[in-house]
Amino acid sequence: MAVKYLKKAEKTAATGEDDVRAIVADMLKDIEQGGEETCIAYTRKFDNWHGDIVVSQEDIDAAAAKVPEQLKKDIQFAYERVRDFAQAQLDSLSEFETELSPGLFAGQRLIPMQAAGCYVPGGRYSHIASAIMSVTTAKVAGVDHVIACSPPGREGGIHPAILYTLSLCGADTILNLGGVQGIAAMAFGQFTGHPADILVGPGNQFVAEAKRQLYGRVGIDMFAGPSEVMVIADADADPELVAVDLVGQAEHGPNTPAWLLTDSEELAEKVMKRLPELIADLPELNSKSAEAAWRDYGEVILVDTKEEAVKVSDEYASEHLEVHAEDLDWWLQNLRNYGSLFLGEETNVAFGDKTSGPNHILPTKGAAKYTGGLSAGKFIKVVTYQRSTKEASKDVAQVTARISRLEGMEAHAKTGDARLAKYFPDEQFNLQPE
Ligand SMILES: NC(=O)C1=CN([C@@H]2O[C@H](COP(=O)(O)OP(=O)(O)OC[C@H]3O[C@@H](n4cnc5c(N)ncnc54)[C@H](O)[C@@H]3O)[C@@H](O)[C@H]2O)C=CC1
Ligand SMILES: O=C(O)[C@@H](O)CS(=O)(=O)O
Ligand SMILES: [Zn+2]
Repeated sequence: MAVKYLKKAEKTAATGEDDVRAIVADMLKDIEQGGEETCIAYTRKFDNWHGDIVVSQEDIDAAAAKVPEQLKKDIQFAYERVRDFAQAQLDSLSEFETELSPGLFAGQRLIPMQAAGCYVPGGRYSHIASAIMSVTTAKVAGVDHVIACSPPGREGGIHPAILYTLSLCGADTILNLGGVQGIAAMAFGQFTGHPADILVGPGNQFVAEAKRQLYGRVGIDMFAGPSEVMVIADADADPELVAVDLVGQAEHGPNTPAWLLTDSEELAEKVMKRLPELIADLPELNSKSAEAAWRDYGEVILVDTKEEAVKVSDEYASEHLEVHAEDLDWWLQNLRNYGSLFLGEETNVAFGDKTSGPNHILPTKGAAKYTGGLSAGKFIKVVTYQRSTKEASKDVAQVTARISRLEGMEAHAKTGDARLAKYFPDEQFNLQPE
């Protein structure tokens, strides 16, 4: 059957993209030309912050004193899991050297970047967990200098729990900066003297777009914009948990897509009935965000078979993908495009967002078709090297000379000729392509 939409979204992740691109381009140009003063002016404008940009050790100590003991233990719990998973991912990468033909050796090295800029969102909510996800992973990877920034303005600057977390996870410099100005400052080395080699971390549409526009001048982790979820649920799924998890995503902001994909119309109807009730029950800010998100971006998609579900899901390439269905191994084997997969109702996106270990900085807007989420590997350059004996260079030099000549690259060819003449002066070689 054709895929049937019981609810189709009015808006998509691309809605409003052109406006955001223009705003961000102007701001980046302005900040690069105007320097730190312009960056400060934007901080005043958007976050009403008039204090210091670089956070001092006294500020960090004062923040730590404000964080309750239970929260400190909880942050430690999450930190340890994220750190250990990042370390396991790092350990799965390896350096090697191989002998491609006798005497010709080639190898791979893993070299951490020198400076990373970690954006920690803080406009709507205080994203403690994002601080853990980026800074910890950069440090596990071995980055020398980790800069972190987050929007100031609450309780005199960055939220105390975020500051405490950034420090615990190993941030070397912390900046009271949010939005495009935070991203720009880290890319240009403002306030630190350490221009970032890579910018990582999630953020709203302005933050994600600023990273996208700077890509090439600096590395970026991926396009990690407004959060998304797809829940695949079969007839036996618990409609209450499906609805709770969809709302758990929708509260992120008014532009947060939440999609239900199911082969059961009965389950779909139950979830659609329950969702507005759950949304109405939230605190006002959260409720407003979730209501708009579900109204404008929410979708309910009906399919006949598991194979159809996989096809639709792979097309959406959702940042988060939950499966509440029988035969979880089948889904694990067959699903292809997602940032992170949550198998079974016993775990869910919020567990991954806050605590369980795999990184929550994940690709959005279809980027999961070509990349996974943040991992230690994103901070590491996989580089290669080679060396050769004189004897092994004999074949390589001849082939290089002939291929280069065919391509019309005479100077390349001569680098082969010169070595053959030096190492094998008594031998004749055919160095022409025909
Ligand atoms: N993809 C992922 O892995 C994750 C995504 N997220 C997403 O991060 C986002 C966080 O968003 P926010 O709460 O807004 O915090 P944010 O820190 O990303 O953005 C706040 C900043 O936006 C700037 N800003 C606000 N309005 C602006 C305007 N009109 N023009 C230019 N700049 C402006 C301000 O400078 C402010 O400091 C959410 O969309 C959430 O879904 C959060 C965690 C993980
Ligand atoms: O997209 C994400 O991973 C976010 O949902 C993470 S958090 O809930 O904002 O911590
Ligand atoms: Zn979340």
